[in-house]
Amino acid sequence: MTVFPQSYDGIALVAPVTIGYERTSDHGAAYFAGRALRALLDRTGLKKDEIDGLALSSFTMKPDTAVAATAHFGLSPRWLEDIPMGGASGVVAMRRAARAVQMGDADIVACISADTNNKDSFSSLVADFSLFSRDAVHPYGAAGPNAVFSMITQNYMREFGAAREDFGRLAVAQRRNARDNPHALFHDPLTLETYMNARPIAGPIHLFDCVMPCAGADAFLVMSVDRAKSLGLPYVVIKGAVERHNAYADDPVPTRGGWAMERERLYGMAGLGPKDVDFVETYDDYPVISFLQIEDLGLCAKGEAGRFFRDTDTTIDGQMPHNTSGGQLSAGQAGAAGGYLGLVEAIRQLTGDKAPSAQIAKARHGLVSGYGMVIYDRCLCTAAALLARGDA
Ligand SMILES: CC(=O)CC(=O)SCCNC(=O)CCNC(=O)[C@H](O)C(C)(C)COP(=O)(O)OP(=O)(O)OC[C@H]1O[C@@H](n2cnc3c(N)ncnc32)[C@H](O)[C@@H]1OP(=O)(O)O
Repeated sequence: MTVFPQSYDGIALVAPVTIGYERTSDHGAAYFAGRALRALLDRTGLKKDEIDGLALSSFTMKPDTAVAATAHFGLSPRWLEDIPMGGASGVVAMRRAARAVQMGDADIVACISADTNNKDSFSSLVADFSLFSRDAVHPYGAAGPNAVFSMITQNYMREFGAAREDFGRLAVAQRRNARDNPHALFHDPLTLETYMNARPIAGPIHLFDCVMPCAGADAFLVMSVDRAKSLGLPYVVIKGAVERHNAYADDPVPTRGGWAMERERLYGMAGLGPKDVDFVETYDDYPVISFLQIEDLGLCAKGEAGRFFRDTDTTIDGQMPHNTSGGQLSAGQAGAAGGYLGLVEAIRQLTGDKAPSAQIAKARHGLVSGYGMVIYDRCLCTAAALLARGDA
């Protein structure tokens, strides 16, 4: 049997922060990132010069990166990362920040994701996802994620016999979860009938299969467990965390991602299995990608996610709560912050931080996964983490 070292001992995640999502904003991304930093300081009582590490993810702060953010915010970090990985950004930032703290490269790392959304930002974001897509794919009309995910969804339905209703059950359950999240942009209940009758967007994808771009920020801090205790902060520990990029590059259309490649390492590192997971937060820009994560991370067999959502109550009070904030499909997609939503929500659930979402009764272990960047038909960045309550 392969033995994986327990790699993230002594590391704490604290202070989950969300800067309320807005459909559109005239403010730039730096405004949202700055508010997130301020909220981290206010929550913890830390001073700005105690933050000596920064990981930043933003699509819409460009041409500025994390480097410029240090000047905007008057930070002078010893450790700095710009993580341009969309939906994988949260777990990747957490993983790398944890390593930096373990190695003594930083004591306290602020992990921040922020984006704005105005009339130009989303179209320029899609145009700039990759030069390859812009030059070789967009001229043929398959421009942007809606077209890419139409193909992935269609292929999944053909391969595994899934129906639109299967995806609908995920969207309906998540909307129920959004009810108690004041930051969510959609609160009205969604019925399967409304889901099925929504306007078509691309192929099998209809309106409620798509995220809605918005502005906002999410953030958290990484520090040592000792420091979290001395500050009196409730914290979460990392039992395992993995990332994998450009996995299964020879698959003609993805039906699996890097989670499948890294699953054994993730659970082996944690000394836990899928049965130990109390709730799961997947990256849900479209339901099909959550299906892949649920399968690849071992919560059900390949091709069985439709049945999983049929047979399992995934609402916050159910057997396996999934995307307990409503996920991006109901909360909104704050650009790169969409890649932090599930992670920040998991920290909230495991620290017993009741605001803003409802609380899962007695959650000890949470599984969080991320996926980011659509280039042609490829899910390029994948990541996952197993987290536990500080006292679990
Ligand atoms: C980043 C990574 O790493 C990987 C990824 O996540 S890739 C995904 C990146 N994100 C996307 O591609 C965004 C996908 N979404 C879209 O393209 C658009 O939301 C859409 C095409 C589905 C709809 O856009 P649109 O037709 O221009 O709608 P719009 O004019 O904005 O709004 C009209 C109505 O539809 C609603 N609406 C818009 N998008 C919606 C959505 N996704 N879900 C539900 N309702 C939506 C609006 O609230 C509005 O309702 P009201 O009239 O009641 O106010």
